[in-house]
Amino acid sequence: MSIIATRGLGKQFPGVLALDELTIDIEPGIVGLVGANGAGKSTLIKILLGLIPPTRGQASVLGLDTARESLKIRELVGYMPENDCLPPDVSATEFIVHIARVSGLPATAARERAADTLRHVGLYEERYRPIGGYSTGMRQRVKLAQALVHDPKLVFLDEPTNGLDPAGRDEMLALIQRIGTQFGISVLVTSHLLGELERVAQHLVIIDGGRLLRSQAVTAFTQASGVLAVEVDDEAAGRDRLGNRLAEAGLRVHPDGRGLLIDIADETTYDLVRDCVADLGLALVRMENRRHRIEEVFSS
Ligand SMILES: Nc1ncnc2c1ncn2[C@@H]1O[C@H](COP(=O)(O)OP(=O)(O)OP(=O)(O)O)[C@@H](O)[C@H]1O
Repeated sequence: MSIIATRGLGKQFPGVLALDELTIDIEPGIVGLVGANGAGKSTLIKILLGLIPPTRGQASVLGLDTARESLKIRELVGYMPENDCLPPDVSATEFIVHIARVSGLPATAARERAADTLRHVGLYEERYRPIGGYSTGMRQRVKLAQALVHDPKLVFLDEPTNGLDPAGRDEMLALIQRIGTQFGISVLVTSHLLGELERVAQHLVIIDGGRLLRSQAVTAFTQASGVLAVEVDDEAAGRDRLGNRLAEAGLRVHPDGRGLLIDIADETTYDLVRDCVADLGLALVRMENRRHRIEEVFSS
């Protein structure tokens, strides 16, 4: 069953068409929603939560219609908004317990659940200090915890890596992966960086100017671009001799650092490389299928 389905979804703000004829079907798992700033990602999430109505079309989340069943959707879905929306004067524990209570948990269960959730997102002793003194990374974790505390089936994470340094980004991406795999919660996560979600998402939806550019499995983005990375000993001289020989044999070859990148024409490419290496008396150091990064697929 699709966890998210939209049909001809459109959203017109005064002077801006934020979403245009968007039709997507998304299966359970970790899904990346990618688009430049202003592409319409937050608008889509707000429509899916029933926070704003679409101008055209329909949408459903977990089989529930966003126009008629938005309260039920919000019971089952967690939402980490893009903007900073945390109260500075209370501690993370107080805030998350409050959110758990608002979600309907009794006092004791809310306290236990809040402690567990804060531990899962990596907040420990600091959870007793007021949020106002937190770093950006800690604030993002509190926002994530409030999205998870009511044990949702699905979470919408809007730009969770925004403002984080490279190490913070990696930690947040690892956390998202754990939510999807270990906790079995489906995730829709947005980013304006095409390459960022490649590692954690199983499926990517790419939108541009409110329109759908692509919606497909991450593996499908790179499948058709088979490239063989080959390295032989004898450094540049060996590389160039092999490159020339393979080019004469009709393969497309590009030097790449100490090795070569060879476009895989068909199954015979592997044998041809092996035979040429042997004929030239070179030793093979590395031969592996290299998948193009998604950014490369798009730039080409
Ligand atoms: N309430 C609103 N009123 C008018 N225009 C809006 C409103 N909300 C969003 N927009 C416009 O709709 C377009 C899509 O905005 P949206 O916030 O969905 O983009 P986004 O992909 O989430 O980008 P960002 O990450 O920068 O928020 C933008 O041009 C934005 O200025």
